Amino acid sequence: MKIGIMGVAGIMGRMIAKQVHQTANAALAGGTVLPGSAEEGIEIAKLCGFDAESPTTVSDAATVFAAADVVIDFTSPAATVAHAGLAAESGTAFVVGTTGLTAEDEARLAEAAKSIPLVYAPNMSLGVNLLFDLVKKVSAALDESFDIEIVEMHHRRKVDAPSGTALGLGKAAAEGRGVTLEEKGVLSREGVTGPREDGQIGFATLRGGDVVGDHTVIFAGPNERIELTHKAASREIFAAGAVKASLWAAGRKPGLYAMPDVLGL
Ligand SMILES: NC(=O)C1=CN([C@@H]2O[C@H](COP(=O)(O)OP(=O)(O)OC[C@H]3O[C@@H](n4cnc5c(N)ncnc54)[C@H](OP(=O)(O)O)[C@@H]3O)[C@@H](O)[C@H]2O)C=CC1
Ligand SMILES: O=C(O)C1=N[C@H](C(=O)O)C[C@H](O)C1
Repeated sequence: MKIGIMGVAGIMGRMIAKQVHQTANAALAGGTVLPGSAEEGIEIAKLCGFDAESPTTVSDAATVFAAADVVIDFTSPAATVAHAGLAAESGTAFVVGTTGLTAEDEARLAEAAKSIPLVYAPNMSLGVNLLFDLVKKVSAALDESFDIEIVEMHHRRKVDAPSGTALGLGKAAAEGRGVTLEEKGVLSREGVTGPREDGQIGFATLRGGDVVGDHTVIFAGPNERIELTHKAASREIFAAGAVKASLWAAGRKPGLYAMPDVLGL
């Protein structure tokens, strides 16, 4: 399986390239960096710190799509949307881990997924995908006397908030209650907010240091509290999930898929 990587010089891009190298039946088809980047024209193995023959990085994404059976993208929302168009044009399976996409961006992915298999997941780890299901179940079992709050912490470089995973947990909690996050979500609070309204799903975002990714969903009720937590200890869980998703997606019929499809959850 020939796998291309958009944004191969990024933190996740490098880990994914290493993971592809370590995966049986997978080979690197190519990897992109931004035009004019200092990392352009460098051998991917050298860039990512492993020893193997590998293609050099390019800034022309179309050449990577042409060479790949499947392309993985952990870049930025604008780049991911543009790459989804290239994936559809070239008929290449596409795996998206980028977070911070707007509803309009997501509609563009759904459009591309009419002609290609496209896996879109804010978190590629097994643990978080199990957590989505647990949160939905707990939320369905409890009534509005339990206030739902979602707390996440990430490294100081992270550019979007709340995290894609936190928003996914919020959606799961809302689904469990038969409401939508658009109706009930409170993404941040400051000032004189007044008392908490029944049924809200609140979020709190922490940023600092090198935290890989911590998420807790709190169900705070009268005289008791349930807290469901996932802590990522290494980005390897995301890279492994992304490669698993790409092997699963290549050759599949067109459609918009999520990690539970890949993991059979
Ligand atoms: N779904 C999941 O499981 C996970 C998702 N993520 C998400 O993945 C994304 C990336 O995270 P991370 O690796 O930490 O961030 P980085 O900033 O380290 O990596 C992003 C890379 O993409 C590059 N890039 C941006 N636009 C383009 C483009 N058009 N062509 C080629 N390269 C491009 C950036 O280049 P430059 O630096 O030059 O701008 C950078 O090297 C984020 O949205 C993050 O939230 C992260 C971990 C897990
Ligand atoms: O930017 C990150 O690092 C991460 N982003 C994802 C998100 O926004 O949920 C997943 C993971 O928590 C790491």
